Parts: sequence; C-alpha cells; structure tokens
Amino acid sequence: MNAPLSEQRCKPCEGGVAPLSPNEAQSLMKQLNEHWQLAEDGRSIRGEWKFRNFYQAMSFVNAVAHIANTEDHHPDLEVGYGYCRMTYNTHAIGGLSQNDFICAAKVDALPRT
Ligand SMILES: C[C@H](O)[C@H](O)[C@H]1CNC2=NC(N)=NC(=O)C2=N1
Repeated sequence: MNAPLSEQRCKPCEGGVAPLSPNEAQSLMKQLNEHWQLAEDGRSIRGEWKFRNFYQAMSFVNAVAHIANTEDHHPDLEVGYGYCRMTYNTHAIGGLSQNDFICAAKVDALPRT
C-alpha cells in the first residue's frame, strides 16, 4: 500500500516519461477533495476556492507557494479578493504526473481558517 498522496514527496521530472493515462488520473482524483476537477483533455487538474476576504485568500496562496517551493513543483495561480484558482500540470511532459496529485493533496491538507 502506498503512503497517502499528501505524505509523498515530488520527484524531479525533466521529461522522458509518459504522462498519466486518463484512467490513472481518474483514479488519483478520488484521493483529492471536491475542489478539484480533471480537465477534459486529461492534461491538468484545476481547483477553485472561495474566501471571506483578500487576507484569507493571500494566506492560503502563501501556504500553496510554500508547498511549491519545498516540492519544486509549481502551480499556475489566479488570486484576488476572496478567491483563488489553481491549475497543476507537469510542464516537462505536457500532462499530468504523480507530482501534480501530490501537490494537490498537500493543498487539501492545509488548515483552513
Ligand atoms: C527539476 C524540476 O522537477 C523541474 O524543473 C520542475 C520545476 N517545477 C515544475 N512545475 C511544474 N508544474 N511542472 C514541471 O515540469 C516542473 N518542473
């Protein structure tokens, strides 16, 4: 049995491996919370969060940035007053890897205010 995604660490990825298949991606989606959606083309996952104000949104996004820095795997972020939207994919392979799901699970494990 593998460790939960949120306890795994990202592995450096510089290409040369196949992206996850749609079936593999669908199966990993079950370990993420309801914020996340698998893109129709199966090449990215996207999440949206609502917050009471700018402070809460920025606090969340700073914690997400910390995950990105410690895992060396980086989301695309849109953030503003009361909202954050986030997309993960693995640029090096033009699709999804386990790294995307590890980071998404770590985002899900963040404490919410
Ligand atoms: C070696 C290291 O894994 C790569 O440079 C990382 C950095 N962060 C990254 N982030 C994302 N989202 N995709 C990548 O392919 C990627 N590559």
